[in-house]
Amino acid sequence: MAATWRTTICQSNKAPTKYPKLFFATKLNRFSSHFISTEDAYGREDTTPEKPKPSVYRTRHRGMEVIQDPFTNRGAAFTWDERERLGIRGLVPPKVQSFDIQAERVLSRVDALHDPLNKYDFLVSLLDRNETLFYRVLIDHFEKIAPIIYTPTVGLASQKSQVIFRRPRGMYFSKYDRGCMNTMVYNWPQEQVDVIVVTDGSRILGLGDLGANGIQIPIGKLALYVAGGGIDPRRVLPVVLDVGTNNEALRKDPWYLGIAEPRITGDEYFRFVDEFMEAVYSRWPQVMVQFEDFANPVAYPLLETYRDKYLCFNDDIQSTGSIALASILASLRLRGMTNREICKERIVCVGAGSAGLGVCETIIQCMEREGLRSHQAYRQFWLLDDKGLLGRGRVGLTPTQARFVRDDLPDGSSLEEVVRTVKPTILLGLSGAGGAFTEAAIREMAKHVERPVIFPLSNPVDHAECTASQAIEWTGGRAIFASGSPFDDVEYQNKIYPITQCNNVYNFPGMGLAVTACRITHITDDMFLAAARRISALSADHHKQQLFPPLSELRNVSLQVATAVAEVAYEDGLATAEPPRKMTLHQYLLSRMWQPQYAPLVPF
Ligand SMILES: O=C([O-])CC(=O)C(=O)O
Ligand SMILES: [Mg+2]
Repeated sequence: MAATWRTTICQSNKAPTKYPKLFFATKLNRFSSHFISTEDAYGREDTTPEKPKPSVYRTRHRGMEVIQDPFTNRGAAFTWDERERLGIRGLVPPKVQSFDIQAERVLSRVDALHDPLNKYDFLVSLLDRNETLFYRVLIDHFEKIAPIIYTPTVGLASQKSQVIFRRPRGMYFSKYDRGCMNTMVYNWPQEQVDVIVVTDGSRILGLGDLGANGIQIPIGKLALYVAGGGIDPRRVLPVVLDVGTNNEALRKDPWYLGIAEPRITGDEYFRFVDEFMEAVYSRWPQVMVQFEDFANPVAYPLLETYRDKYLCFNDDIQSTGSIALASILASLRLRGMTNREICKERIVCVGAGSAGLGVCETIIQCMEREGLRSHQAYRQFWLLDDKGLLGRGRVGLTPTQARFVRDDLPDGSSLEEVVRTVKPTILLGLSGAGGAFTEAAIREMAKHVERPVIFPLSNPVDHAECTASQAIEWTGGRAIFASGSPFDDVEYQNKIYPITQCNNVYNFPGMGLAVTACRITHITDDMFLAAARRISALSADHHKQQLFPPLSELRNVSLQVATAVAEVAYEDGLATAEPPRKMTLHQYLLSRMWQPQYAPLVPF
């Protein structure tokens, strides 16, 4: 077929816009039967729930524009049809390379690079050139690629953002943009945005204040929304709110790309965020906003201010809480216990910032559902920050922290002292303080429980409270272990211990899928609880010795999470889209997942 009409064009020797009428009509007719034109300002397909999946991709671009747009570019894989009709004959190498070979080539380049930052740089530049190929490789080789574009390498990329900068991605709102945000949002080229991930850079992973460099985190998270949750890559927007930085080294760095001034605080800060939220929702009333890596003093107030007003959630508080709960529920199964027995766990948590509090509050919600009164549930927790146990007499606590204050041990007690007295069954690390789980503390814990549950959840790897091999070794191989960043499997006394990653990536992509596909209007704690229960059940079914399925199964896990979330949303009257009658919810969500495929690219 291709050969025949290639000849036709060669003979006609005309620019694509002047194709012979007959030919043009024939080609378009071939597509028009299953194509509904719902293009955005760029002539790109819109895929709202009620529309069939696009079987072609239409573009207004011609010639070099097609190659320069990462959504339409296919590198050496443009078919002859596309080369002729879009005016790119001669602009790409003559051989039509297959998608498979392209992916193989990308992977071999990644393997040939040794420095993680170089791998990151290579992959982000691929994302800038050819989104479809980038996502194909990410999805097919998730366990290899995710640690490069996500934790741990994204942490390094954030620290070095000013050094590796090539071209902007996402939007920056700085303190000098106050009063202009309502118009600025229209500078973003996409008509539709489904998901925004926003940070103010104040607590990037466990690395502290990285100011505007924090943009790398929303970029990484949104890549996982696409890869894991099947969110359309044209409809995601990474954002950094640059309100200054208190990181002096960055402020002094002449290459730093953000505002080199101290952060604005207090009312001034909250008014700034307010202007941003209003601007975003005035342009995209249905967008979901994920707050990411905001320092604790502002993370909770922002969530409380906006959770009922807008479609939003805080990833570090709510998704990390949900996935940590899922790990605990899965660990109960591994220990031969039921979900109800979560109420008996004695939980020591090192870290009392947004992630630590979010995790503990989520576990408390679950304990309440399983029958404990609120005050009884709080009694099962001992929280420590950099000053030790949160005990009576401690000053300067936020209202959420104050709920966890203990009076059975002195304020400031060390981890070892707490472990000796409390004999915890679960040890959580959300402190960002690498090595905070000392050998003495873990050995002490292992004296009192058969299967100590040890979850150092801080990111990136250097900031984990202990390593996988330490936990396995110090407990004589009895630990049930999961970490926030990936660790290699551990060999101990001739046995291999597979290591589970307990990261919120199991959670947020599925949330995004449910929200966008079912047009959910508000995100509730019950949705995160349902997600946790579903994830923990998956692990028991398929991977008896591991807490969760491997990350290579993320798309399926996300689909399960989305189904669990959507079920709650429909039950609670918070979902407004009606899936087609002939489909189950699961089938509908699956049908809504974007796939990295080269659908035929045709001109308008
Ligand atoms: O980004 C991650 O790997 C998980 C996360 O939200 C954090 O550590 O802040
Ligand atoms: Mg985070």
